Amino acid sequence: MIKLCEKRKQLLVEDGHLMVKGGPGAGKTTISILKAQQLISDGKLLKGQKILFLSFARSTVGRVIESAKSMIPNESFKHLEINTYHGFTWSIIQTYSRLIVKHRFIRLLPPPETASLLFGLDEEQRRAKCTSMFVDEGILTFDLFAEKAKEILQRIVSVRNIISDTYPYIFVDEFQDTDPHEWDFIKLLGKKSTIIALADPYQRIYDFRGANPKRIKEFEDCFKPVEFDFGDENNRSNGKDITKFGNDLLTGANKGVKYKDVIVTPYTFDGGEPMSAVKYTLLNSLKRLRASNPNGDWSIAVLVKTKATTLSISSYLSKKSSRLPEFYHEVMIDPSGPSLSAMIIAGLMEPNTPDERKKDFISNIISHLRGRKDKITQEDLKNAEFLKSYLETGTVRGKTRVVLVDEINTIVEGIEKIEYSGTPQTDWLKVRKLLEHCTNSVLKDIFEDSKYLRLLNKGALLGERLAEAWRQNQHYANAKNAIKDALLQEHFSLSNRSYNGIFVMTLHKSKGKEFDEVIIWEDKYHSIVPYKPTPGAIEQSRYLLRVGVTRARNLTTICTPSTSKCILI
Ligand SMILES: Nc1ncnc2c1ncn2[C@@H]1O[C@H](COP(=O)(O)OP(=O)(O)OP(=O)(O)O)[C@@H](O)[C@H]1O
Repeated sequence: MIKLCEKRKQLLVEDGHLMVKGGPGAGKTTISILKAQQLISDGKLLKGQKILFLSFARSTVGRVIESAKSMIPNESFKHLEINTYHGFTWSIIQTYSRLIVKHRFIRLLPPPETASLLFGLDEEQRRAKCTSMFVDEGILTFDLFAEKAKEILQRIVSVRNIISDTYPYIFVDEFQDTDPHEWDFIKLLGKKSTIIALADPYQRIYDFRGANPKRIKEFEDCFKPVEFDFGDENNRSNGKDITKFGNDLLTGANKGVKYKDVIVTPYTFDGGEPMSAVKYTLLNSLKRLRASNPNGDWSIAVLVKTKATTLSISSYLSKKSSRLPEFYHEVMIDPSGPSLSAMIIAGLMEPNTPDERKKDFISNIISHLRGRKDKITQEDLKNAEFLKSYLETGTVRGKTRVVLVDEINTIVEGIEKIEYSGTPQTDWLKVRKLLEHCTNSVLKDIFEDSKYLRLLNKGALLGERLAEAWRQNQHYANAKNAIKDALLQEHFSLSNRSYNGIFVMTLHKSKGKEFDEVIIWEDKYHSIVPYKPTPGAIEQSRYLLRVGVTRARNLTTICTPSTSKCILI
C-alpha cells in the first residue's frame, strides 16, 4: 500500500523540472510512476504525446514496467514509454542518421565484436576508431549511441522539436550515473521538455564510464528544478536496519557494530569446495523463505564483484557434491563470452570446405579470446597473437600450442563426420560435444562459455534461428550471422519479468533491483575494494557495496574471506 505524505502530494502537483533525491528504497521510482499517472489524468498530454522514462539497464526497465503495470490503470500505461538510454538513442539514430552521416543504412556492431575489434586500444584510440567506422563505413558501436543521438539533436533543431513535442515529460532514472554525452543529450531535450531527474549521489557507481560527482549540481544549475529529497526514508526494508548499514558504510560508522539484518559471515578456506560458504548461506536463506512463502514467491540474489566470479559461482552452484546439492539459478551477465561461443558453434555448423572451416574457426576463436572478458589476460593475448600468426604462416612452436592446433584439427575433422538431423538443439549439442573433452584451456573456455547460453535463457532463441536456416536450405548456411542478428536484437528487447528464484550477478548489475534476501560473495581473489586502493577507489567501493546491501527487503549476508576480510566491514 503506497503512503502519500505531504511532500509526495506536493511533488505530484508541482510543475516544471524536478530533482527527486533519496537513498536506496526511498521510493523515487514509485513516486515517479505516480507523478506520470498524475500528469496523464490532469490532461497534460496532447493526442499522440507520451511520457518517456529513461533508465540504464534493460532489467531495471523491466522492473519499472512491472511496477507501473501494477500501480496505474492500463489506459494510462499506454501513454508511457519506458526505455533504456541505448534503446531510445538507437531509435533516434535509426530514424535520422542520414542527417549526420552519408550512409543509407547503419550497421550495428555487437558489443562482443566491438570488444574484440578495439582490443588493446586506449580510450582515446577506441573513440577515434569507433568514430571513423561510423563516418567511413556506417558501422555503429553501442558506445557512440548517446554521442551520435546528441549530435543529431544539436545539429537539427527540428528533430529536437519533434522529439520534445512527442515526449513533453521525460523522467531520467539514476541521474547520478549519466555520462557527459547522456547529460548533453538530456540538456538538449530539456530545452523544450520537462525533465524529472531521480538521483542518489551515493549510488554513483559508474565513474569509470564517465559519471561525475558534479553532475547533480550541473542539473540544478542548468534547470533550476524544484527539489524533493526523501533522504534516508526506507520503504524497501521498512523496520530493518539494512538502510542504516548502507548509510553507516558511507562514513565507516558500521565498523565494529552488529546489525540485525545485515550479517557478516567470514568464511574459511574449504579445501575441497572453496565456495561452500555460499551454498551453506543459500540453504539457510531457502529454509527461511520457503517457510514464509510456501507459494514459491521469493527471490535471492547472489552478488559478486566481477564477471569472472559470476561465472565461477554459477558453475559451482550448478554442480552437486557429496556434501552439498546443486542450486537451480539464473545468471545475469553481460553475455559477451557466451555470445561469442555461440557464434563459434554456429560457424562450425555452416556448410564449408574443411580448409575454410578451419580458418573461420580460428578467426572466431581469436574474437572469443579478445572479447569474452572485461580485461583480457596476458595469456589470452598471447594465444590470440599466436593463432593470428598461425593463420598467416602455419607455424606452431611449443607443446601447449601443438596441442591447441591438434585439437582444432580434430574438431574440424569431427565436424565432417556429423550427420545433421535438422533438429537444431540436437545438432547444436553434437557440435558442442566436440569441444567438451578438449584439454587446451582456449577450447575449454569456449565450451564453458557455451554452457551459460542455457542459463541466460538463450537456448530457445538460438533454436528458432537455426530451425529457420534449416527449413530454407536443409543445412545451416549463414547460421553464424543469424545467431549474431538474434543476439543483437536481444540488446533492445525489454521484458517485464518477475524475479522469482535464485539470481547470480555482479553488484553493478543489481542496481535498481530488489530481492527478498541478498548474499554478497566476496571472492578471495576479487575483493570488493581493489588492491592498494586510491581514496577514489575506496569511495566507489563503498557506494557499490551500499547498492548491493540495500537490494534486500529482509536480509543481507556478506560472505568475506576470514583471512583477508573486506576492509569496509
Ligand atoms: N510511499 C511508499 N509507500 C509504501 N511503499 C513504498 C513507497 N514508495 C516506495 N515503496 C516501496 O518501496 C520499495 C522501494 O521503492 P522504489 O523502488 O521506488 O525506491 P527507489 O528510491 O527507486 O530505490 P533504489 O534507489 O534503491 O532503486 C518498493 O518495493 C516500493 O513498492
